[in-house]
Amino acid sequence: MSATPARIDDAAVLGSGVMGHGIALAFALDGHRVSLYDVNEDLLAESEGRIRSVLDTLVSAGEVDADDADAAAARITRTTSLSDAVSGVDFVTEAVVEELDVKREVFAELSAHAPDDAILATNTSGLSITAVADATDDPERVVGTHWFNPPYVVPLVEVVRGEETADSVVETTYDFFEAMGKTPVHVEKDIPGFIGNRIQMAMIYEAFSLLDRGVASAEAIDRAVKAGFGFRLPLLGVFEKVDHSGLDVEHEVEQYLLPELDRGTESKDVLNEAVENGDYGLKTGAGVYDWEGLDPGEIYDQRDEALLAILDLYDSYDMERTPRT
Ligand SMILES: NC(=O)c1ccc[n+]([C@@H]2O[C@H](COP(=O)([O-])OP(=O)(O)OC[C@H]3O[C@@H](n4cnc5c(N)ncnc54)[C@H](O)[C@@H]3O)[C@@H](O)[C@H]2O)c1
Repeated sequence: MSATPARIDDAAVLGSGVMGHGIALAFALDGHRVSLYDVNEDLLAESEGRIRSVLDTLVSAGEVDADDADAAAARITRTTSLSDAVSGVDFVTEAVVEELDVKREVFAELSAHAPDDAILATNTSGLSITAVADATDDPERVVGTHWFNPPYVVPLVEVVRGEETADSVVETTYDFFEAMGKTPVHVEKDIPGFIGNRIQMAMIYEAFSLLDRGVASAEAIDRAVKAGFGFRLPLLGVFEKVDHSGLDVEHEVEQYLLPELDRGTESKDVLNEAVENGDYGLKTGAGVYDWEGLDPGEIYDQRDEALLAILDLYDSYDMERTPRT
């Protein structure tokens, strides 16, 4: 494998959708020049307005001052040429659609055009990093970097080691995110869904199961999550929580509750039917809830404003106070 870059200056982001434009913004806010690439010229152009709107929210929340916001916007250039996008960059993040064949095609092209020492990261939600890396000539420099939406706010980035990823690539990537003020975590095994999406999926599936069985309304289920165990999650995570409540209690509850949980391997009717009807959620005006007539852009901005207030609390919280295992 070629050397890992000594430092990461310039970055490219492939795909300018929900995650791509947000990741590009996170890099630009950290002072990096970013070239943003998409095959769809209209979506690429639209990303400019979306980034401006996010920057306005960051400025009005006092997170970024107006000059820095303008400077960050100016660091992002846009192109529909992959070879132009990756020319001279140190770090590439792929955020195109979640289809293995498309990602492999993009990585095969990257292999031909990216500088030999550039780190090639995929923001897949849970596809195999190893399978994506195999499409390149140099799988050692491919790493998973799984961000959470909105990426310029949510601290976590999972740094996922593929079977052939070089140690230096994992370390440089982890250090890059840490220096950027994100909260990286190592995922040592390339398993579908990594950490975050496996745990989150267990929750989402059980919630759809409860909804499907008429146990409670969607509103009641969301209320129970937000006001109950979800309220504690940023503070305690999972294992601190069980240590607080007692492993004896956890063990007792598991004996009668585990057999009751929904272990299905197929999506629930309520989800299947919504998808068949084209009700994809906020972006189509209907999903589990009715969003008709509401402006998604405004709702995303309101969400970001509230998440930024949570971020301030999170940043003031000492993560290292947790006893070590
Ligand atoms: N949405 C989330 O909350 C989230 C969170 C974490 C990870 N992810 C992952 O991030 C990736 C992107 O997701 P998204 O939600 O931003 O999707 P999206 O549909 O909003 O954006 C995908 C973009 O990729 C572009 N694209 C498609 N094929 C391309 C190609 N061959 N070359 C260049 N661009 C191409 C599309 O034009 C579109 O702009 C996926 O792998 C997804 O699983 C999504």
